[in-house]
Amino acid sequence: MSNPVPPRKDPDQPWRTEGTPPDSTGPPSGRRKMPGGWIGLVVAVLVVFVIALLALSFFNEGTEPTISYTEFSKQVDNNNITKIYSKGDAIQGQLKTAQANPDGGGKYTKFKTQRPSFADDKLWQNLEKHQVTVTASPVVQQRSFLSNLLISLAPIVLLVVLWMFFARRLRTGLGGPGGMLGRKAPPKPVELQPGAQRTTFADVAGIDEVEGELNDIVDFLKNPDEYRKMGAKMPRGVLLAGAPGTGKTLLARAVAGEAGVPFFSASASEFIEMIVGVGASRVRELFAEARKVAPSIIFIDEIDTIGRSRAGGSAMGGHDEREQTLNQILTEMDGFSGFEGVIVIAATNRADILDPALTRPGRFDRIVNVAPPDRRGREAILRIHTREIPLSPEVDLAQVARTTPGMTGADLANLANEAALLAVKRKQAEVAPPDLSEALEKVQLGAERSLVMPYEERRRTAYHESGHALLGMLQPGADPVRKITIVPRGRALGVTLSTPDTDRYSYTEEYLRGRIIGALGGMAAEHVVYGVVTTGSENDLEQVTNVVRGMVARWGMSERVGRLSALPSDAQQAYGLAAAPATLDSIDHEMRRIVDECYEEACQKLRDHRDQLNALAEALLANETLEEAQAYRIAGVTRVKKEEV
Ligand SMILES: Nc1ncnc2c1ncn2[C@@H]1O[C@H](COP(=O)(O)OP(=O)(O)OP(=O)(O)O)[C@@H](O)[C@H]1O
Ligand SMILES: [Zn+2]
Repeated sequence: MSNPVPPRKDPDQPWRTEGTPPDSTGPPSGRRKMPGGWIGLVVAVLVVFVIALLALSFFNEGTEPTISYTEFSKQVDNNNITKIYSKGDAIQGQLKTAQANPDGGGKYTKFKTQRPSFADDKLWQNLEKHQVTVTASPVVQQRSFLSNLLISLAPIVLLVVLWMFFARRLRTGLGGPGGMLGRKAPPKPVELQPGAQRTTFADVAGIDEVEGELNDIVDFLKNPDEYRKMGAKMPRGVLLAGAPGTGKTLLARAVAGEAGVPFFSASASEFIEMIVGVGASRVRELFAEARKVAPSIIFIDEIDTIGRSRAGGSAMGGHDEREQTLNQILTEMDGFSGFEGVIVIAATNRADILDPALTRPGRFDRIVNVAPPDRRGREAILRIHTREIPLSPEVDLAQVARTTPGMTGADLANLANEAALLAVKRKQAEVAPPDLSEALEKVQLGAERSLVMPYEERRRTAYHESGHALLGMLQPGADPVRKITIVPRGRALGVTLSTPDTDRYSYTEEYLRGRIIGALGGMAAEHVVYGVVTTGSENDLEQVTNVVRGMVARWGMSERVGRLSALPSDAQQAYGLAAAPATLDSIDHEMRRIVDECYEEACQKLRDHRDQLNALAEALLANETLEEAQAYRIAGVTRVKKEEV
């Protein structure tokens, strides 16, 4: 489930700069697919249309004029009628000789008329007397009833078809089950983890403090009676907050596994179905199931999709549906007496935007932060995920842990798996260090792409990456450059990877400026060497913008904007806090000033060290990839290593 390390946006993450391929500047891909349902809709409309036309044609009784019944009787008496056709009291007929239409409009031979129901003339005898051919068909009313029915049904049919069509589209649009309306998703699976495959705390590493916090919940679930006797109430809900891949789902599973209780799992986004009421009823079902087998655990992933602060508004789902679902969860939790033994564990990576109603006492009143692991934690996680993988004796997991700051449990699990895949591909009996370093490369930089690039383009990429790398090396206190490559990877034409020697927890202003300078290094190199810039710096500029926005508007690093959290966070916005226009102007001004200064400095440094820049670019063109030591040697920069704590 884990994803390769996403492009780093957050300054807490390892730093990597990359060129962007030309295709990324085009219009956004991934357009919504045209649903095949449109064809169905068009067909349905056509069918209804044809039915209506047919029904109407039943009534279409030709273009002959309608004459009065008096006029008709007169023509019968005049012996001027050849034949008539009757349908109940409606009569169509033909004259022997044309007559002037008494109602005007020229002469007529064909006509129609209506026999009044109260007429008690001797029409039939009269017609017989004048030898008129009479044809009759069953009473008109029967037919007109049918056609009437069809016609009156048509709009209803049309509405039903439209309704079904839209309901279906909305469902599939949300990634819900694309079934017909009204079909409920199957109830959430009850996971009675069988003893052998139970997830326990032994499967979780690197987050011991979190395990500690969850321990008393395990204890409660194991012996609810003891707690009951003491009248002690347990927390009803625990909120696990942390970045994606830090092991929140794993932890919830492990709590259930340790306590040996059933585990119900649902993702909050599955509740939201656009059709108001469905989410709430699913929540009801889920809680009812869990109560039946209590003590048990309900795990709700991505709680922020329904638990966003109500004031903040949402991009997902109908507002009503979201709110109803959330209310239902809160109602169910309020309904707990505290002795029922159902504990709700929710997970989010946006704890900051949650509705305060969720975190009120008696609800998710215990918030546990799950942080990415430190060096020792990473080593322990690697051990867990290589339990089943034969490792060659040369593999040093401590060393791997040292080179992976910022990586989460999911990243590390992915790394171990990639290394094992490589070893299999190479028909080795064990995973060796080169497999691990190659897997790391793939996880950190993205998979290699086989693009054949023209020489000029490669040369430009070499200068771009060398610009990043050289400035990274020259900047005092910057994260060391680990690898430079001009092999296209993922979306990038080339990558320069920098990671810190040890875990970093906070950043100085100087360090952040260094980062901006390094990130602008690619563009600056193109500017200095070629005099023009390309589209290859899109991603770099994105990172620069993120860092500088933080400096100015979040971390109080600009005198002019001051020590304000000037750009409100989502949570602050929910309370109606927004920056004044004048503040926004200052923020904009300061962001530009800092970036301009950094760009100037980047260009100047590259001009001053042009020989080193050339040397790096040449080496990259020749070798495609440079490792840390090689790169520092070629650039002639001495690497100062930070001491491990
Ligand atoms: N602390 C850890 N110890 C061992 N393995 C871990 C740890 N953290 C993550 N993993 C591995 O990563 C996988 C994914 O983690 P998990 O799904 O629990 O993350 P998550 O925080 O729930 O992510 P998301 O927010 O994306 O749902 C786990 O199945 C496990 O293999
Ligand atoms: Zn770049």
